[in-house]
Amino acid sequence: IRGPPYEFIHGNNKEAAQMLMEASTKPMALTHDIFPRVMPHVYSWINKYVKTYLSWNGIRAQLLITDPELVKEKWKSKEGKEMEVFQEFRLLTSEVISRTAFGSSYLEGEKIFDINIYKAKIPISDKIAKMIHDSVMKIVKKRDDKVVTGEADNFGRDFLGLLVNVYHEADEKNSHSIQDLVDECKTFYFSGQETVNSLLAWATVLLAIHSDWQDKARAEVIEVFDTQNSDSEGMAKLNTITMIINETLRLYPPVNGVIRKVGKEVRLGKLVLPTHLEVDMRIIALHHDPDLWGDDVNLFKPERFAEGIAKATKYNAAAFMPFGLGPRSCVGMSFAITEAKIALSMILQCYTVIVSPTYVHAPAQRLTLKPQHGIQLLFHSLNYDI
Ligand code: HEM
Repeated sequence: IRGPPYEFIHGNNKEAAQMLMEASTKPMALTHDIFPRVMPHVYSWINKYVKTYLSWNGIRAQLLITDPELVKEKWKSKEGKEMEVFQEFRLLTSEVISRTAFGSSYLEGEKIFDINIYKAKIPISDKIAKMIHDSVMKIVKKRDDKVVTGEADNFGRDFLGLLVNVYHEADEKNSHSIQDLVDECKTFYFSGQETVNSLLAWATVLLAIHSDWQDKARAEVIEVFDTQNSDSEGMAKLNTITMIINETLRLYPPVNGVIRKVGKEVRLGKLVLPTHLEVDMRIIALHHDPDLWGDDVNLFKPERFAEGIAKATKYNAAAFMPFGLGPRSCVGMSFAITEAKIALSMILQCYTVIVSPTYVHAPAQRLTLKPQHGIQLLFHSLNYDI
């Protein structure tokens, strides 16, 4: 908890978890300044859209199956050579979110948000802000033009199409500026790309280190899909992969914590928090608390999740919250998990993965949890003709 005079009050994680549960029931008192919902009334639709359409059809149809270039073909040329996977996954996740949410292709040069927000050091410079603004405007205009010329009868069925629609239909009560639209696009892009990038990179290095789990996961993928492309029915059967994803999210939560500002005095747990205080809830601290997880808290043990999250957390919802908690929790959760399952399945079908001797383990909090020196791995083809 921070606030004038910026003292830190240390409590234990159980208290923090309790406060967090309470905080999620008092959204009016706590405000969300990092990612304000600029166009709040679109969120119910986003929820539905992301959770259903995008989570399966969007990614599968638009990306991985139709475009083997992204992983299978592309990585073939790097076989046996050291590969820095954090950067590879950056390209993959940028492409996924660009195509599914914005109908554009990252790799084909429409790099709408092609800035590294970490390098750019928030707050971003005026020049970068203008670049983003101009790129979004360009694709919005393209969609407008198509409707005006009769080439299309709507602004598009993806996330951007929805926003453009809301922007045009807004009445006096719900009016939005083009800047609002750009801001929503930024939120969606960064929360959708950086996070999955982090999850995939940490999951892959953990599989490379723990070859027993890599073998188990591969056996499962081959049993479910053989060497074929994944499908929605099979996705639900990937129990080992799900356990591995959960354990990765526990040890290396891409989003380390959530921050709220106290908008109105509120009681949380034993504390009465005055207005303007900042509450910083460290997800990573909860995920690494031996009181919540046991003495082996720092070990990679996917079997913790063998019987689901509720059992693993002993029914304490705040002990495992990689996607946040309560009304502002992640709208892209199932999108992210589906994307990760597809990508990991494909990798396991094609390659064995081992850690390169040059890899230095150095996770660092840079907005999301990133490897400071990258993740260098070696991929050896399994020689299936996929
Ligand atoms: C492993 C991947 C992901 C992780 C760990 C993650 C984590 C989170 C967390 C912890 C929050 C809550 C932040 C808070 O309470 O302050 C959040 C919110 C959000 N996430 Fe994700 N996220 C992931 C993937 C995605 C994806 C793929 C998308 C979009 C396609 C997305 C879109 C959003 C949005 C729009 C919000 C804000 C929701 C709101 O304002 O109510 N996230 N995410």
